[in-house]
Amino acid sequence: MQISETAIADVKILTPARFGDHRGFFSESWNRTTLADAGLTLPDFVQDNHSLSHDRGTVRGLHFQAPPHAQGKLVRCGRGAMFDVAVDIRAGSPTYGQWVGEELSYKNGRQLWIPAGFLHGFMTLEPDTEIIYKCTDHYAPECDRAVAWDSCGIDWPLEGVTPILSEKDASAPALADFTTPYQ
Ligand SMILES: Cc1cn([C@H]2C[C@H](O)[C@@H](COP(=O)(O)OP(=O)(O)O[C@H]3O[C@H](C)C(=O)[C@H](O)[C@H]3O)O2)c(=O)[nH]c1=O
Repeated sequence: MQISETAIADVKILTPARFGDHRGFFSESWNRTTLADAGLTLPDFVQDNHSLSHDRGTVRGLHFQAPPHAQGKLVRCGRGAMFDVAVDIRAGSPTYGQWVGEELSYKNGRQLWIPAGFLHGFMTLEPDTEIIYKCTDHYAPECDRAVAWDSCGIDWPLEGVTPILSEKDASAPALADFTTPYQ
């Protein structure tokens, strides 16, 4: 298990080992003890999510759950490739409003650990991209929130792509018009 830093101290890149042979590969995509031995102890996970996005340029986000159901997320890509983004919205954080983005793909096997207190979103880089992620709290619709994907200065890899958004995401408020619930 390789753990790498990002520009935001609490957001980490995790790359589990892959054991390849003539059939393909095997990898332990999540092992609490391996991670702790590598120096990173995460909260307990209570829910796994999995979504498929058909088209390249699909943007899901930027989302978070407000307290008391804030979610930390451990994100990976099961098929295809995506540009995964976290934005710090923790009140008083020295990196408030800053973002980090990483390419997560089936090929690179990378995962992104995003603690509670961050916006999360991604843009798909290939058709039929599947995201799989572990959450530290259950889905709570009453706490589900969205911030406009293009309001945080994120350098999305658009390359001539018109983003595909849900209605919720297309009408989300800008970060500048938003008061963080993470006090
Ligand atoms: C998040 C969630 C959704 N749902 C239901 C609610 C809707 O009927 C349907 C689609 O939900 P939504 O449009 O919010 O799905 P995404 O746009 O992929 O939202 C997710 O996208 C970003 C990237 C995230 O990090 C969040 O986990 C989540 O907000 O699934 C559930 O039943 N359970 C859940 O945990």
